[in-house]
Amino acid sequence: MWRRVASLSPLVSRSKSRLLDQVQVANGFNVWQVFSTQVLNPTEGGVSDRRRTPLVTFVLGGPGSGKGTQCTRIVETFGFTHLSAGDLLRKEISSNSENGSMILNTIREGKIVPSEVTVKLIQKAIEASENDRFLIDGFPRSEENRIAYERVIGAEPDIVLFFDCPVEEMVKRVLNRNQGRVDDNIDTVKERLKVFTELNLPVIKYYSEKGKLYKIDATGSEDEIFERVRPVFAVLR
Ligand SMILES: Nc1ncnc2c1ncn2[C@@H]1O[C@H](COP(=O)(O)OP(=O)(O)OP(=O)(O)O)[C@@H](O)[C@H]1O
Ligand SMILES: O=c1ccn([C@@H]2O[C@H](COP(=O)(O)O)[C@@H](O)[C@H]2O)c(=O)[nH]1
Ligand SMILES: [Mg+2]
Repeated sequence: MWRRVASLSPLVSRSKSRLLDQVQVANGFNVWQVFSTQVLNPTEGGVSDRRRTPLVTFVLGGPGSGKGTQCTRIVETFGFTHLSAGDLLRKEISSNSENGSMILNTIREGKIVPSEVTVKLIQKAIEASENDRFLIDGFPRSEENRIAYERVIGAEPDIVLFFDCPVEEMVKRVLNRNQGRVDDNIDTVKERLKVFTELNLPVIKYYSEKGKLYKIDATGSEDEIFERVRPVFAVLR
């Protein structure tokens, strides 16, 4: 059951489901507390409406499906902060962190970096930002990633975009990218596609069943694709 952009109901019921999400989280650090300006009024026993919690969109799709390209457009038009999980991991490699060589080897093999490493980087980036709208690009890549994020961050995403692109087009785009990435070669791309099918697709299915998924046809020009993305966010303005 894929949600097409014509139906925008998940956005309308966002704040209600967010409250439920928070109540249902039993343990783990809740990053939303960092942002919350919620004030309990003991005399009235209520919650003031000065509550401000981040709006999170997961941006999913196979290698080369155009996630990063479209995130740039969403940032320009709708003022989100773009957090690419892959970029956060590549930064760890170039800053010579203790996990650097493990991350480099994992990326080179097209496999998935352990959840605790990636979730910590995402959590740090959210906390360091003044913004309250985030695009988390290329994460979660597995059900294990998703569960770790929800445990640590203490909430589900509000929106999930899935860029749906034919395999031949994704391979063509990756091999033409020319940005010096260690994983932009045919062997690693084959492995990434396998990981996408086996581990990413179950996450996409999970959010589809929860009614949070917006499936975007990722073929055509960048402009054409952005016009398919625009209605998802236009109602937020
Ligand atoms: N609609 C499009 N038509 C043709 N090329 C595109 C289109 N969108 C993006 N590209 C190009 O395809 C390549 C891959 O795009 P992009 O980096 O946005 O994909 P991605 O989904 O973020 O990939 P990855 O998961 O590997 O990071 C880039 O060189 C980009 O310029
Ligand atoms: O959550 C994540 C995100 C990325 N990786 C690893 O990085 C590469 C490149 O990711 P891009 O999103 O394509 O930039 C990916 O193939 C994984 O090896 C990860 O492990 N976890
Ligand atoms: Mg990318």
